[in-house]
Amino acid sequence: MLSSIGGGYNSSEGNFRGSRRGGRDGRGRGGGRGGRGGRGGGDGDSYSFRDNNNDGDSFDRDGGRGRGRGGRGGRGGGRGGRNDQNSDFNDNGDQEEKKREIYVPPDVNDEDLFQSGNTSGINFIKYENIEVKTNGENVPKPIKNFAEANLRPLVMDNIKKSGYTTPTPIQKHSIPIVMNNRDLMACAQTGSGKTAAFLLPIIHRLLADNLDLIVENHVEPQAVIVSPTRELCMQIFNEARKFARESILKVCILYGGTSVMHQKSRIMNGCHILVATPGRLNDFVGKGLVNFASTKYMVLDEADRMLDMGFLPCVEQMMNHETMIPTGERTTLMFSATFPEEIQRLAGKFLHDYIFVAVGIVGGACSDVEQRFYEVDKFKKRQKLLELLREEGSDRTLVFVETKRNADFIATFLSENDISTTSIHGDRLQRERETALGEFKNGTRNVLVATDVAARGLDIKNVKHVINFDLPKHIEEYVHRIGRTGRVGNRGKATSFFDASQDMNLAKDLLKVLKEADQPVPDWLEQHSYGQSMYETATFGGEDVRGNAFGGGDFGGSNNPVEEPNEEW
Ligand SMILES: Nc1ncnc2c1ncn2[C@@H]1O[C@H](COP(=O)(O)OP(=O)(O)OP(=O)(O)O)[C@@H](O)[C@H]1O
Repeated sequence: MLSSIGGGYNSSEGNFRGSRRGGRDGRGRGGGRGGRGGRGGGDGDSYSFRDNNNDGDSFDRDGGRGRGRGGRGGRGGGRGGRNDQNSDFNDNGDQEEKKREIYVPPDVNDEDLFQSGNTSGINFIKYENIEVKTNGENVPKPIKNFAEANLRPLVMDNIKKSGYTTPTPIQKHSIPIVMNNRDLMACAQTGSGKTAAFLLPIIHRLLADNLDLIVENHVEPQAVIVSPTRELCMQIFNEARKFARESILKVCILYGGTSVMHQKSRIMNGCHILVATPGRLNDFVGKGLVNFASTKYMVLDEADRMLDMGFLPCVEQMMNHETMIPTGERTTLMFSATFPEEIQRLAGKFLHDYIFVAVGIVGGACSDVEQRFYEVDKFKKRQKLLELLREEGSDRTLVFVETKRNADFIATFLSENDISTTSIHGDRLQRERETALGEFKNGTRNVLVATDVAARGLDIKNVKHVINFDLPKHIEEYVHRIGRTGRVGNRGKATSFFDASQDMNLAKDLLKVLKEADQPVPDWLEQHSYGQSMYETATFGGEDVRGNAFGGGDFGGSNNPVEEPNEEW
């Protein structure tokens, strides 16, 4: 049985059994060794934990959470890896974990750096019409084109080599703000170029300021960029390498699931720009290998995620570190497509006299994505998924599920039905995660089944279709998930299965997102949302929580508000 399933669901390293064997660490080998309370059966629908998206996916501390959970012998059976209660919040002490982390990820060749990512699509030009709101004191004037930014020639060359001709709205506003060393809270749609919006001016400033690089028995990076998932870190790391190419700047990465020794030897060669997940970063800081005494630029990418309950302690530990340069003397930048108001309030304590920039509707979905909903009972979802993939094709499709286990089940199910599939989630080894992502990116696998570990930030070329097999619990994650398609002016498609027994709490927020993006709203969804009282809905979106006391401006490309009937943007 196993081999027949495994046969259809092989990763390039052999097969999918690595993940079947158990948790991320492969414990529970042999399958079903009565793990965590002996949960089992069915497709794991009940096996849900909110933190599924930051489980160790992101950082070492949480890395423990997934351990021992995933082992299972075969479809539908009882399963469980080792029940290791203590491992749930295991910071550093787990020797087994340390021993296991021998994975050394391959480097991306310098020339290949310029091949990754999406090229701009037909609706790129519509960025011009989007309304931009800024708020704060003395907001620097936005640039109209890259030439106006006065970036160093080397940076300009790398921009050209990347195929960028015109800055996106968030780049037009952020580049001068960062070049003026102002703090920034920036909110712009998925796939609208936020990464370059902070990387370009930081790289420019580091080159212009040419500060001494401190490498003693520790390193002092001059810019630190923190993001919630390992794969996103790798992407930002490679983007930073790309824009800093042929400069003296050394760009380094620290993230969990990989060899500490390897990362240590890399950073000890010197590090101007450090891209990291917060757990591994704190690990290095705790060991005295990294400190923040020279860190002029602190960036939180996916900032609302970094500041929510899961990550906040880690971020606070970093921000409150004795070597951290105080606010007002460093430049702190926060970027996301979603910025709930309560998180904005919290963010304020890490910022000084900051500028708020909102491109379009804060927390809004990218309107280049066609959004479709089906009301599907949970027991009929698999069949519906299969139908959909058979009717509409499965090429370059990303399927989101709620739980790690269900990711395995659905991937196996699709493979058995001759749809070439792989999966990514926090119970897979880091090597497996990167292989899965690589195979999806290069087209070896048509479908990638993922938990929320792949919801944010990942810029995968030409994703055609995002399917929410399970809807997320929070509207922000919905916005990020569907934003894996329809990037930089390309069109995309998202289909979601709404199960009234599970998803009612999301109905009102979904309605709002659909209306704001000019998408059709099914009658049944509207009716479900009536039953949901206001207080149950998230306070996503909104405006700068400080109000409009600064006389900041609106810099719309036109005077139109963002409603553009029948237009994709
Ligand atoms: N000015 C530009 N011209 C053309 N392409 C661009 C430009 N800026 C960025 N891109 C490309 O757009 C894609 C999306 O950019 P990026 O990943 O930075 O988006 P994002 O806003 O951070 O999205 P998300 O919210 O999903 O993290 C990338 O492939 C990037 O290379």
